[in-house]
Amino acid sequence: MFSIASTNFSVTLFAAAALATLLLARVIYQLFFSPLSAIPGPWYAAISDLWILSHVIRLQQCKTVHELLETYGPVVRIGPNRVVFKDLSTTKSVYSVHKFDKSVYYKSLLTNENDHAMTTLEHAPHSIRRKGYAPHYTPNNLAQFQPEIHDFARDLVQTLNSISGEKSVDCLTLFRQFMVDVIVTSSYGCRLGALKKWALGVEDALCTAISDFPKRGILRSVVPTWMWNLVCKIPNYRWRQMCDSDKIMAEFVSARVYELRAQMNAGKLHESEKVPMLQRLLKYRYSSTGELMPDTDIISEAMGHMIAGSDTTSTTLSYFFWELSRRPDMMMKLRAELEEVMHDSMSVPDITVLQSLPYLNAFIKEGLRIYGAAPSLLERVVPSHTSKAGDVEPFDLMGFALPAGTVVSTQSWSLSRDPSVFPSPETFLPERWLVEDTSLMSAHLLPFGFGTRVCGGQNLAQIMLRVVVASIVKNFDIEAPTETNARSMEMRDSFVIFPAAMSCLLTFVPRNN
Ligand code: HEM
Repeated sequence: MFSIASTNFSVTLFAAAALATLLLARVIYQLFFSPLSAIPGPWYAAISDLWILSHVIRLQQCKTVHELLETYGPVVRIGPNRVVFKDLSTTKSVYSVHKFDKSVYYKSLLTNENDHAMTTLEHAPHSIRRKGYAPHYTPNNLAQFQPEIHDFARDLVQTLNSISGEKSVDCLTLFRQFMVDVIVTSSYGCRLGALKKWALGVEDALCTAISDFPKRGILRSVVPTWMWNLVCKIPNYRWRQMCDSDKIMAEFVSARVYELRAQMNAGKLHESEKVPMLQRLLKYRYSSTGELMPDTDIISEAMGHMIAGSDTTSTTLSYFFWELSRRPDMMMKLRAELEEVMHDSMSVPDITVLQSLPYLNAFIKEGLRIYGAAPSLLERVVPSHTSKAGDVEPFDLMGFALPAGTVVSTQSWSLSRDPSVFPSPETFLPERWLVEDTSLMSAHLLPFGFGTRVCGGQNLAQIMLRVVVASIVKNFDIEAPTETNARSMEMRDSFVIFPAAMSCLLTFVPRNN
């Protein structure tokens, strides 16, 4: 009896010792023998991904990485296989010249269990996809949708007028509804009426699904499939709605695809200058196969754009107005400029006029510098490269040799807070953009990413930021209730940023009151 117990004890002890030796060997390898061991960074980050993961879970990755770059210099190892950098020419090299593929992180953003442009990791298939949707977002094409965009801006002002400054509204929700209306109209050629529903207190299932989708994505990526299928059965309405957010969006988009296809087949769609994105995709042929883009790809692509375009723009707008609620000086300067071009407060000038206003442009740039909605690490993977002599060569990243498979990235959060480029980087100062030569600052301002994977909808975002700022500033004074303060608005990040309180309550008081 005694000897069996003692044998069990010895086996356990041996297993524990073997495990400890293995772990120790791994730690020693990561610290001293890994090809990345020469790269500066905290030792605890080099031995395991758990440390950086803990900051991801705390929704503080951007700030943590920023502090590391400030402490250790422009290249830092943040995990056994992860390296971050802050350097413009390396940014060009990784994202534009060498066009590294994306890391698997992006797969957590799949829609309808399928790829869209943002989640297509490899360069070649991505480029085929991008060609399908890119013509939709050219400035000339977007200009066709200005009448609708101006209608929505009028709806926004009227909705806020009807509240008459009597209660505060959550800007994240307000601007999401607004952006979903804009994207649905320009992508599918129909009107959703999400903003009007919000004004009436009626929930819009599509908007709720768009807002739920990122939370679903995070959960889906950490929970194994069998457990996910189980937890989705929990009989709670709100929970089920979150679990089904992908399905709800897919059903909405599929219905539009089938409607439009039926109209096309019946010869009811006439050639016109204004073509919704979906109509383009339905006619698009993949250059690799010559085949029409399959419905599943069209559906996931269009879903991807709704997700990529709505919460990003609404978060940045919310932070803009929070900033304006504290800065009457900026409010006055914006108004003075708008008075010259916007004689009727319900009528937004043409985008070319808004784009010519120096202070408005400076405000938008400064706003994107501090409150760009996706300032996080944009992960790419070092490809394997063989020299002419047939040797496998590492990638030279600022003097460090990185083997194939290393995950490298930079973040616009840090580039746009470089004190040598932006003195007092945490100060919101539109005037910094009103100097003659802004080229160095502009090169460091990358809120939409860089290179071949740069934001596909950035032109639309730039239009919407100007249209909404002009409409609101012209018509309202903005006040922050006590619950909206520096603490509640502190930025958290999970690829995109959001306020710590998960809401941004502001009061819009009509100016004629
Ligand atoms: C302030 C608003 C916005 C910000 C800050 C923003 C930021 C970004 C960033 C940083 C990326 C690059 C991600 C990467 O390299 O991994 C991206 C990609 C993308 N964004 Fe935006 N975005 C905004 C608005 C929009 C809008 C309005 C749309 C369209 C309705 C849109 C559609 C897309 C698409 C389709 C991609 C994937 C591009 C591709 O890989 O081909 N975004 N966005």
